Amino acid sequence: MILMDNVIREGHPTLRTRAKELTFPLSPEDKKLGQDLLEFLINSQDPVLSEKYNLRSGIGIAAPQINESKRMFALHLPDDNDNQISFVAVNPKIVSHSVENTYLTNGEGCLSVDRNVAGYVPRHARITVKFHTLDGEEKKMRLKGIPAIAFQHELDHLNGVMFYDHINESNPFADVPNSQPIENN
Ligand SMILES: O=C(O)C[C@@H](Cc1ccccc1)[C@H](O)SCc1ccccc1
Ligand code: NI
Repeated sequence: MILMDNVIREGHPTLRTRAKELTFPLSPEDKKLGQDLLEFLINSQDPVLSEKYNLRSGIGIAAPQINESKRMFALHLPDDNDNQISFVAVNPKIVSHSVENTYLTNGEGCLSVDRNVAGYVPRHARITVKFHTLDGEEKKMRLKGIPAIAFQHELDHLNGVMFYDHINESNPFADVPNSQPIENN
């Protein structure tokens, strides 16, 4: 199982590297990698297991965060209608996005960043995405709200981008044009 000791922190070069596309069929090792990423999120959101293994709660995690520079990440969170979003995305792409933006009013965090970095992180409000499942099946879906933000945060990790790269340096809380903010605690 993945533990916090397996999560690399900012300054590690893999976090600034473009991850490599995967080819299908996936090797048993890469299938297990995807399953381990999703298992980490489920464990991190479990009060007993997160306490027992000292896991920081996450709704997303990307393979580069455990030093596997491959285009794969997992998401595990409820959507705006409380339906569970839970999948491993391989070779994910944003195929289209809204003109409108969004951002979390309390900013973003990251399992690979052990400090608070304040400021609004502008994201597309709605995205249409494509990815392959671990079994090679192509999926296409539309996301909005926190799932859309999480997808963009994880896709950034596959491109060597950190959330704070998007924060306005001169004014971290500058108005985000054309945006509907999302309150987060
Ligand atoms: O480091 C990661 O990639 C996991 C991030 C993902 C994330 C950050 C900000 C906004 C959306 C996703 C976090 O650890 S997940 C923690 C979290 C939980 C609820 C809402 C926002 C962030
Ligand atoms: Ni992150």
